[in-house]
Amino acid sequence: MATDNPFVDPATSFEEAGRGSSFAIDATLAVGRNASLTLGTDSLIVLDEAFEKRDRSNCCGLWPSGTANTRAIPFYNVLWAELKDSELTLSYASPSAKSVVKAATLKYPIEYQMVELVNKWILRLLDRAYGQSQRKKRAKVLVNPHSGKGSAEKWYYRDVEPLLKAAQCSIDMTKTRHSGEAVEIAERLDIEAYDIVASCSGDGLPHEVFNGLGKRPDAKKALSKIAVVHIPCGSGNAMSCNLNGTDSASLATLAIIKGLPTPLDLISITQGETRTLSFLSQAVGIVAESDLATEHLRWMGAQRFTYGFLVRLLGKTVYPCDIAVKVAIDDKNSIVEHYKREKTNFEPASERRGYKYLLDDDASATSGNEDGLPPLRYGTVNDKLPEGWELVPYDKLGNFYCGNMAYMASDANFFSPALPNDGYMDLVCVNGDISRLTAMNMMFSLESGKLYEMPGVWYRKVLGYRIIPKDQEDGYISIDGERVPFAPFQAEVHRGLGTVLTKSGHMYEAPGPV
Ligand SMILES: Nc1ncnc2c1ncn2[C@@H]1O[C@H](COP(=O)(O)OP(=O)(O)OP(=O)(O)O)[C@@H](O)[C@H]1O
Repeated sequence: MATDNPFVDPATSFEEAGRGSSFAIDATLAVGRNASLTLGTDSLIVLDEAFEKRDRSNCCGLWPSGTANTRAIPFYNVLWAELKDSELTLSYASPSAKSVVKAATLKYPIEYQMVELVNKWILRLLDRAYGQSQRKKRAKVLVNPHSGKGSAEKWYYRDVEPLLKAAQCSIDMTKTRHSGEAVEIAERLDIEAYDIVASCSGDGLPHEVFNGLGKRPDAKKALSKIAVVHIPCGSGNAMSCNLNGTDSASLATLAIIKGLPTPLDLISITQGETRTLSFLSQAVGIVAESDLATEHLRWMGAQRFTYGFLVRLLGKTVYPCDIAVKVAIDDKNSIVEHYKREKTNFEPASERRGYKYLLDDDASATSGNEDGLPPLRYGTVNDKLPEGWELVPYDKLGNFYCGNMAYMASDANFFSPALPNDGYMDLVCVNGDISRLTAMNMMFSLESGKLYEMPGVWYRKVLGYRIIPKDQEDGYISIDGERVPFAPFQAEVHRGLGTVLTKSGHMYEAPGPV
């Protein structure tokens, strides 16, 4: 039956349920004299006369409620259900403000002759609530009390822990005491005891977790078994925007509770004698400097980056470098086609790791017996240039920015064609001597994710590169937002080496180029 009310589940209206198709009978549970619970298409529909008396206000209109005595709880928001001591408890994430959810419960007495029916109904509810997502995830939680403006701990107790508990997740929380501690924790982690490592922080802590897992003798297994997830509590929260589609701590927690394991490309960076992993970005030039050289402007909050960017833009600053790139796709139309194909590719996670079809120079494809990190296909920055690579002078370079995710901040969809596990990095190069108007237009295009298509933006999908800064005494290089020495480095990507949780199981949450 058609209904005008957007909050009434279209497939299973109450009247249909009442008319008694066998589906509706199975789907509807009468609980007590004045309440019923119906499994709809997308929602659990609760009809409870007590709602009318309890909360007439409907929580400022945030809760999708059909009428005063019904509530449609999207299955996505259902956290748990259990029958204990003749009482059915439903836990769910209830919206309490525009981008905040809080754990809430509904309780109904159940008569003993209903027990079997209710238990079956609970199984069906949890199937719909979780789908392919693992239930009762075992979480190692890291909280950086110094993240952002120093609120991570407060937000953890207020927004995160109650939801994880309501979803029956097991929690082992550690507050980090110093920089580098998350590396040590991940390196020593009992990977059989946990499913996820969740950082309540900015992007810095997940960077440390990937690197800790990467240092282990069983790095390959650890990186594929443990999902590294992010609960946004810092000043840079790009990871959560891409994977959870939000920079709200509570919404991110819900996304993680319901998240699907997704292989993530990771990038090996060699610089001097070190090899580190990058999961988010590498920047040389205006972006690195706007971020890292404006620490003293922290009081400006997120605006400090824009301010730093504009100052350098107006000065037409250039950052000369020699760069060699191993290109995979170099024209914008083909990049969009590549993205479109991936949108409709639902192959399982197991098919999204390693380079099945790239046999020419791919050592990582043949490294199946190696337990540690995959060998480097292109060697290190100290080796001679790989075959076919050519160092090209970029004397007018303004911005060298390589991304593995789309959003670099909640309002900056820099790399809209980026994909979690296509095995490529997205590389943006822009000259520093472009007109100020062109540069400003590029900046404005970030919000809509259209930067890649702007004239003057050189956008490529690449497998590796070497970059050697020149004619500059000192400067800024950023790896995942952290400063590293101003020295040559080389990068190569490993397809699906890491693991994260996403909502879709294969895409980022940013709107893509199409
Ligand atoms: N207790 C601590 N004291 C000082 N630094 C810490 C502590 N715990 C973690 N760190 C370090 O803080 C750095 C930044 O952390 P985080 O991931 O929270 O990013 P963030 O707050 O967004 O950072 P920023 O504000 O610098 O962008 C990490 O590199 C981490 O090593």
